[in-house]
Amino acid sequence: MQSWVEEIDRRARETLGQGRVADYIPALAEQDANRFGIAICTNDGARYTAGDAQEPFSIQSLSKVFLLTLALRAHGDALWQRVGLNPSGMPFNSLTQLEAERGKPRNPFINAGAIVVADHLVSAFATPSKHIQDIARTLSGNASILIDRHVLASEWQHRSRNAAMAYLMKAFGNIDNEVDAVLDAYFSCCSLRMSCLDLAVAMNYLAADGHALATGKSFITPDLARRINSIMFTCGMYDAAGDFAYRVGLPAKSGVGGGIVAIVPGRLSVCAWSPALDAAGNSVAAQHALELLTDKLGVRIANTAPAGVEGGSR
Ligand SMILES: NC(=O)CC[C@H](N)C(=O)O
Repeated sequence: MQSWVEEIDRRARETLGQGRVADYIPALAEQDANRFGIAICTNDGARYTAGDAQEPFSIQSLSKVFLLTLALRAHGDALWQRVGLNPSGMPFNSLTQLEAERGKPRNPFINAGAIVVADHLVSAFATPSKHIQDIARTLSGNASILIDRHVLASEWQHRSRNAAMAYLMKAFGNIDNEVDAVLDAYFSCCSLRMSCLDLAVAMNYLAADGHALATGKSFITPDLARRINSIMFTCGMYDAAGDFAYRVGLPAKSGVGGGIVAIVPGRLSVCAWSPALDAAGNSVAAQHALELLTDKLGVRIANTAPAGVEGGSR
């Protein structure tokens, strides 16, 4: 596996130069487009890294996985009265469906959906952003994970579109708390800085039936892990979820910081990162790396091997 990640690192770097670093949040435009890292964490705790795998980056929408996990853990299926479960077919920050659909976002992995989830957490926790930071630290086993105040300030300053969504949803009665408090929680989560290795370890619970590697305890039920993987599969890559399912075929979530986390249920979690994005907002090199990885592993979600079986059946 270590030689695989090193080869993937080499081959994924051949795509550097394609795509563009996100600049609609100015602090993200400062990222170096030539970075690439990959980290794999298997369910038995083995870790394999290559390239800039230990370099913290802005997790952005990858935080939507933590947000959703916490909200479902706290409130269960009641969440689905306020957020849908289907792909939007629209860019992650689109407003067009929200008015027609009376303030109910299509799914929890587009911005509007994650803002509703953040509203749940503002109701549930006195300091929601600290809570998410603590969860990220606990699940990754890295106590030095921080919210990047520079990125947070930049997101806040350029919040018009997210604020418009939040106010529209509030007008429809789908946001309970003050919009500013909800946006602060949402942006704080997006502004967490974590490395590929942190993320692969932290999200391994989705590969391991809800069992958290770093704590040795169950974090969520196997059933909930399965459901979150399903939502990642259909909605995790924004309006390019179908393209990604075709190319890679794994549950995954991407962020505009250039990170993508993917899950091989029963087997491993992986995070690849490179800041330059394609038109849908997904990292070019990270997608390529995951495509190379599933080719190597011989798994697509449709034929995932049982845990412990190398290779899988083709
Ligand atoms: N897709 C993303 O990663 C978007 C997150 C970003 N913080 C935003 O609100 O637009």
